Amino acid sequence: MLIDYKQVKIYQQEKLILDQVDFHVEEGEFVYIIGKVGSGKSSLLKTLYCELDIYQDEAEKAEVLGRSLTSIRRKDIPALRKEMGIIFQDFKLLTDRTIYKNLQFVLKATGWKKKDEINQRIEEVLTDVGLLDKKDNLPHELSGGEQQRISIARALLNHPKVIIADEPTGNLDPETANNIVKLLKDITTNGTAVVMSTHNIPMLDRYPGVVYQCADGAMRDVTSSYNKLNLSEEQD
Ligand SMILES: Nc1ncnc2c1ncn2[C@@H]1O[C@H](COP(=O)(O)OP(=O)(O)OP(=O)(O)O)[C@@H](O)[C@H]1O
Repeated sequence: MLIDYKQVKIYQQEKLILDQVDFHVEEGEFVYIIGKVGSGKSSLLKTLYCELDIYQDEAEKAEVLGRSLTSIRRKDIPALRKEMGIIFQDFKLLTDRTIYKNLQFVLKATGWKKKDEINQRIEEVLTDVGLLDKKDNLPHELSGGEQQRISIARALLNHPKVIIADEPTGNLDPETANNIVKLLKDITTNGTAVVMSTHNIPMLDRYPGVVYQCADGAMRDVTSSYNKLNLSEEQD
């Protein structure tokens, strides 16, 4: 199991945001986190990549990629993050350099040294997201949807076991959002899990997955309320 949360309490400052969180993600799963504004979706995602701590005695179990988040040491966090891809609503590309240099920056920062290997990996991920021809452009020369595809390419660089995406389609028009979710769903076919928060409910039927809902200070698996398309396809 890639993510294994059992009876976890998630706090922001002193305030309990989510109680008794049971959350499990297996290889290749496509997982949506839904819920109203302020219901705790981002807080949950932040705990996964250690931007928000889980206190020692506030979880029966909180493991990500085999590491316990209640006891992980600060110095071990970069290694954990290297095994994840993280995608944000506002892309977070470095605006002063080309797409190629954005990706090169991440590879160098994560220990890649050989120029030809760096070059090859950048070409692979840009091909995966269909934007190899944009490698010498600056981020502002790309559309919002293209910038989000680049941030997905960046997340793929180190062959992550899991991709965490916090409202990756929040700033995009419906058709572009659709293409981004399709791309993320396609990524799961090679075994990478994707966990994404979203307000885009129609997407849940179009690209079925596991669905967790944050509401009233708790998170529940509500998959059976969605995936209707999937079920009817199976019945045919
Ligand atoms: N840095 C912070 N310090 C204190 N409280 C915070 C902080 N960040 C978020 N909160 C509070 O935690 C609660 C959950 O916020 P969170 O951002 O996790 O919700 P969300 O479901 O992701 O919302 P949205 O849909 O707007 O992204 C909110 O009440 C929010 O005000």
